[in-house]
Amino acid sequence: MSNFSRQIRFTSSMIRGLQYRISRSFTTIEGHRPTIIHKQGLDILHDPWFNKGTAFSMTERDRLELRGLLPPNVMSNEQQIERFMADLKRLELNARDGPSDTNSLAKWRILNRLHDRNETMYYKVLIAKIEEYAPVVYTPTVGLVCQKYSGLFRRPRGMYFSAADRGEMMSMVYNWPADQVDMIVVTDGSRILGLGDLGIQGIGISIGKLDLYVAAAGINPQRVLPIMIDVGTNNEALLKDPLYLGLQQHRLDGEEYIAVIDEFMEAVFTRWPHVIVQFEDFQSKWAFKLLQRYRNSYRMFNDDVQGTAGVAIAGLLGAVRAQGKPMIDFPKQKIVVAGAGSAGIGVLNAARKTMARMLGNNELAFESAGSQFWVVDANGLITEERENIDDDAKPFARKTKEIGRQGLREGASLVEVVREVKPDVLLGLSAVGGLFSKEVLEALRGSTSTRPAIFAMSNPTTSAECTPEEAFSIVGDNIIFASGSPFSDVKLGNGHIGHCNQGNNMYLFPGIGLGTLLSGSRVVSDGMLQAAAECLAAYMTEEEVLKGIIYPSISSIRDITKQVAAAVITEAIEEDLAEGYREMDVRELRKLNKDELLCYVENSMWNPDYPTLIYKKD
Ligand SMILES: NC(=O)C1=CN([C@@H]2O[C@H](COP(=O)(O)OP(=O)(O)OC[C@H]3O[C@@H](n4cnc5c(N)ncnc54)[C@H](O)[C@@H]3O)[C@@H](O)[C@H]2O)C=CC1
Ligand SMILES: CC(=O)C(=O)O
Ligand SMILES: [Mg+2]
Repeated sequence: MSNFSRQIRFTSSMIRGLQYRISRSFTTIEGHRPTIIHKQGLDILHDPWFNKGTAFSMTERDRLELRGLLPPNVMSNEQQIERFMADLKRLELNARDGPSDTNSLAKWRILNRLHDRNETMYYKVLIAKIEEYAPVVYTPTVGLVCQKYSGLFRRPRGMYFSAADRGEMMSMVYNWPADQVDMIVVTDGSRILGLGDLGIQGIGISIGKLDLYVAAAGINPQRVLPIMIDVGTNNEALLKDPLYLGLQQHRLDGEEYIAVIDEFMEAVFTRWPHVIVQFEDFQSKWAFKLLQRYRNSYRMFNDDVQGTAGVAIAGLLGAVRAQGKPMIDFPKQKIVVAGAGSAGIGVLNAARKTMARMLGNNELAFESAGSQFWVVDANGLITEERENIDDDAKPFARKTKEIGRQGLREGASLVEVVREVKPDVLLGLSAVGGLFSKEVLEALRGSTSTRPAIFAMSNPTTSAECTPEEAFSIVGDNIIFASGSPFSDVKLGNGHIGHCNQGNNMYLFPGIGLGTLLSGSRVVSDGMLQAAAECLAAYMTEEEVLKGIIYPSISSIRDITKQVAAAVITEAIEEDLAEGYREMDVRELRKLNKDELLCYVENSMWNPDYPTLIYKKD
């Protein structure tokens, strides 16, 4: 060893010793000495020097304007490390036992890190490769992400309002850094996809839906806001998990629950009067009540009730055309629906109204349309004999005499109903994976339709009522098939393909939101929703539907969203609801012809291009 290197070694070991002595003598003092920072809010959370993540105490959160920017459960340092290690170990386990899950979660992590680093590039990738990555940022992977959210949580995205924030929301809402917010997707985590109550972890679904708002509708990513309202959870496993990030209490109910949601609505509309709020994955019990409560006074809609209904109507009309019949034959279709929750009832109401309109739009037409539906829930066929029947399901309860003649009864099983009714359409929104069993699909072979349609709409993939392979192989090559989550097409032999459509509200909600925004309508009316559904139905050509293709490919989602938005704006103008947006006031909007309107919508969509940045001192 040379003198020089010996000298270096000596010097560095001396420095280390000195550092050690200094740090020892200052440990206690430094540990208590506050650090002065010149940042607040999200800037702190994005700074690795100062960020403590979930360990920020409640007083610090108030002092540093962090309230609402983190999940409400304050974690100790030990718990943070435990959560991190549990996630790390889970990854090792997954790598051994669940290769497909590991891949999708690993892809989600990589994309999420890109989102944290460079938002423009993230959306560039998502838009360019939407077919490949929609199943990662949206269903099915988003379901897995929500289930594992406590482990995956690194950097918060969006806002959290909890039952413990009552009285504070009006000020908390100002902790969000953006002065303009166009779109909020809010959930209370009570029914995430078909996965049940996931509590605070449900924020993943708000994030995933807003990713589609940016990618499909071109909403500026700086103006979207995912929100979780944590009113507790009834998921016992989460309540027992000390590392769960949400409030560890049972869900609020009744007036207490409504008071929290009311306060939240007032707060966000006070700060951003022009925002649109999409309610997502609220359990049925509240989905309908909140929709009725707010829809006439706020710019809001419920995606599961209203978006799903429109997508189902478009698909049902496509299925009629695929039989070589005109759409006007829709009121003759016999439809069995499995699932009478927010999605199922939403579809039933919209389908009945659509049939009634085709039959003359009077009371008699409405009554007659009602007899085209048979609804089966967890307790079997719903009839007027059902005890404690939900108000929302009551209009679809079958008359005892009538079903007696059909050889059915209250509570008849799905297979019995399919066997006796011989429906044209079997539609599942039950959240029960495999519900369309071999027996049910065999019974559907007796359908009186030349081309029976199967909609296995529950999400994620594990909740789908059946797979396309099962449907084509059991019912026959000629069927129409759609599923909520993506599946591959099926090879039928002889070079024929069984087309697997994705029947998902993603084809409508981005256009409904964008159309509402650009029209400046103060509410989202039934007419605007109907226009969106009709636009989607008309998007498919005769040639496509005859091939069994009833929904567009996701690769054209930006185009279909543009068309839907234009249809929504046109209807808002027609109903005199439009007030215009920014420099395009309603008078200017009215002057646009169809092509000009499409052009206006397209030009209003954000594109992931890097802007030129210029530094300017404050
Ligand atoms: N494809 C799409 O665009 C959409 C799909 N969905 C999916 O729909 C599913 C249901 O959502 P919600 O209606 O909000 O849920 P929900 O929990 O309110 O309703 C589920 C319904 O299914 C019924 N059900 C349970 N077991 C059954 C069985 N064995 N047979 C028949 N019915 C049964 C229940 O009684 C209830 O009526 C979820 O999986 C969700 O992911 C929801 C919205 C959009
Ligand atoms: C797609 C959707 O909104 C759901 O499954 O809940
Ligand atoms: Mg949903």
